[in-house]
Amino acid sequence: MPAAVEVRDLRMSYGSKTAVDGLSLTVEQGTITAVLGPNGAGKTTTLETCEGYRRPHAGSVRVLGLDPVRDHKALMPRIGVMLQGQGAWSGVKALEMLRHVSRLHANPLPLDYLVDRLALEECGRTPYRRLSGGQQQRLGLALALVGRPELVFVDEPTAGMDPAARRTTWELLRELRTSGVTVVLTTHYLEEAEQLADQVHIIDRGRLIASGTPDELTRGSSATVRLVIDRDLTPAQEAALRGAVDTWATDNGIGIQSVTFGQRSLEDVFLELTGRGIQHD
Ligand SMILES: Nc1ncnc2c1ncn2[C@@H]1O[C@H](COP(=O)(O)OP(=O)(O)OP(=O)(O)O)[C@@H](O)[C@H]1O
Repeated sequence: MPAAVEVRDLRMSYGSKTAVDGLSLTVEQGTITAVLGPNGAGKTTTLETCEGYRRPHAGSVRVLGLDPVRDHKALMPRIGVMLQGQGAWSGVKALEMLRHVSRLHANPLPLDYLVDRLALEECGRTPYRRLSGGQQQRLGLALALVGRPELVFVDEPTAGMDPAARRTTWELLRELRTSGVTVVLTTHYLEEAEQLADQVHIIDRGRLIASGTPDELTRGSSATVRLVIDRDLTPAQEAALRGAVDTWATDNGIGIQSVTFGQRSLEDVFLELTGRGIQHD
């Protein structure tokens, strides 16, 4: 079984600005893979190259074993794409748009199913430009899924969604994985990656700086007590550390409000690797 996506030494630039700088990554079929990175890291450029909208300046991209530019016609019916800031004709009504796109596919999903799952009934007769950001996102996801793709690229799928819509979207993406669909998503919500992704690729300045499962990335040899130490503690060591901290605090007249022992979060790893926070919308 070929990888769903195989990016090798990809280089992309806009004039003199290098956006992707020798990036290599693999997405296995049937997984949810999250591509994380700060603003301007090159995520969208990479996705757009995988979708065949941009030709690699150097290196190669294979999607479902095909060349996204040369084999565009063969590939497009097999993939679903949810672009950032999707875009639709501003006067078109949500359901008209969905109906129109579904007619372009040989074997579309039943519209009732998508309308129901993504709560699109409420925006059915509203012109696209008047939909809220979250509603536009939900419509964008429906448009990406209506053709029963084998692989979907979703660029910041839940940006602007309220928490309920975000949960529904997560459920839907998990159901897709269960039915064998590969999902590649970018997100600025690290919790989203932690909740959903089988595999995470962190990119920065157009380069891959870490890959692994959320667990692999957050595990490691350190535990956090507001100070990071170089090994896991046994219960006895933990108790001894608590005791030592208590004694030190008492001796110095300092009250401790809480002490936390635990794993690093994906956010900790991200900050450590990139040196900066992810920007929330
Ligand atoms: N059309 C363009 N013309 C010129 N520069 C561009 C263009 N598109 C992107 N860039 C630049 O390329 C770099 C990578 O942009 P890209 O949109 O791929 O990053 P990103 O990781 O998706 O960012 P974000 O998280 O903000 O969406 C950035 O420095 C950006 O300013």
